[in-house]
Amino acid sequence: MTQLKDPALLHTRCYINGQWLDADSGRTITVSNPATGETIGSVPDMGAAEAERAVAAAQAALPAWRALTAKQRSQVLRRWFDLMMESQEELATLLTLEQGKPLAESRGEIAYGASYIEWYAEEAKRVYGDTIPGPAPDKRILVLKQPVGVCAAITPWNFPNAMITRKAAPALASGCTFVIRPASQTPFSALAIAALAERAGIPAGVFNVITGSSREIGRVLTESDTVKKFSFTGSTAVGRQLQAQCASTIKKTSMELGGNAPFIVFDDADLDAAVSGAIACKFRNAGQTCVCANRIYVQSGVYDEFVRKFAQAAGYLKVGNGLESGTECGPLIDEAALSKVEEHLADALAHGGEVVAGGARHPAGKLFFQPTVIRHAHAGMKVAREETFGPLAPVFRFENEADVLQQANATEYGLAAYCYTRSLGTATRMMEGLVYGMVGINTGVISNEAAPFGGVKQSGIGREGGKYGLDEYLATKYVMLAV
Ligand SMILES: O=CCCC(=O)O
Repeated sequence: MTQLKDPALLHTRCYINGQWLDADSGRTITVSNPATGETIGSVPDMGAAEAERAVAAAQAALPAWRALTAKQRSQVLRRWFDLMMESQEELATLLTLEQGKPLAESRGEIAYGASYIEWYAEEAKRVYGDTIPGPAPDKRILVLKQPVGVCAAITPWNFPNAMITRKAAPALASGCTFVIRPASQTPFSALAIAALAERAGIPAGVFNVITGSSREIGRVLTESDTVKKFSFTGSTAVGRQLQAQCASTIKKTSMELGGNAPFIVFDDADLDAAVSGAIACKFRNAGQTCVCANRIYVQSGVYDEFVRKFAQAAGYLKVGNGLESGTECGPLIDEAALSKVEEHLADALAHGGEVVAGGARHPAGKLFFQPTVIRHAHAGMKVAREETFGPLAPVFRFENEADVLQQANATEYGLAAYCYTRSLGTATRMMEGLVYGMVGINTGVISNEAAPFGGVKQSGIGREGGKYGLDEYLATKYVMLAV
């Protein structure tokens, strides 16, 4: 790990109750760089016992943290944000080493992740309740917003920083304490966030990071009666299982799950803007983003021109190790992710699809795949039904609004959708008709800390970001006051 200027940000132990700890068993998990296959280091392989202790630490820390004034919590969070931005370069390097995304994207993710801490540091001071006219002259109705208590989360490898901060920041801002189990592929970013939390003066037990067995730790975090709120970002299949486990204690949950985003281009769209929007939306993080375009629908009148320009732009993307300057597309996270891309590609070709860019593994390394574009995509292909989560872009043809709306909504997912058109009428009908939690009109980039991120249908429950994200960590109490 010679690349880090601040080696103290590289922690190989978990952070529980303000202490850096090994697993009881002494077992560890090896973490490797997906671009090179080289070992970066190892982290503790903890289980149920350590998870119970992390939850107990969060519970013990709760009364004092909750009792701080909103302004005091806000100041601590603001320090955490400042420290994160001061360490942006180191954190980005660490992120690229363990996750693979290009360094420029990692820098962007650190700023994006930190922006949630900044936003909620400010919002901590605006946890407003209500007063409501009472039903009688001597009655008043008060509505209080109080922290739900101990919160826990499981986060994915595709955004090792931002998926943690956008849960932890609103939790801590509202007066809750927090236990996070990051993905085993990308634990170092989480531990670095903990190191900065410690430096910022976040008290012991308020923010805890535990690495190890997803099954054992996940069971404790979802079934513990002490944990009052559980938040997960990951696949719909795993989210369904965790949601079922949370049912045993009727826990408050947020689930940010899979997507199958349609990206729609109408005949009247600014075609160059649509092409660059589609490139950004499809190929960022090598297509491994829950809001990445999965199905690109282009109207007949511009289909051929769009495909030509889009394929050309995809072909120009520089594939390679994310630490090398100019890299635009890094590796996939593991062999299973690569195999899924190959499976979807083979299925599309078997059903009449035609490769117009890429179409094979990339020589940069074992986990690299060429940015790939297929034309003549149709509803009978796996790419129409399943999230590929890789650099494969199928382009479908459509004739009119009703046709594309029907195709775009024909999925159990409902996370993000995109539409390019110059017509206000079309834009309005699409933003209202797309059954999705988030819609981008004439943009392929929608993520922002001030906005409510989340899905409908089997893409999830709850919202992260903005004022909506704070509510997820608050309990509403109503008081009938007789005076
Ligand atoms: O993959 C999930 C999160 C993506 C984002 O916040 O832009």
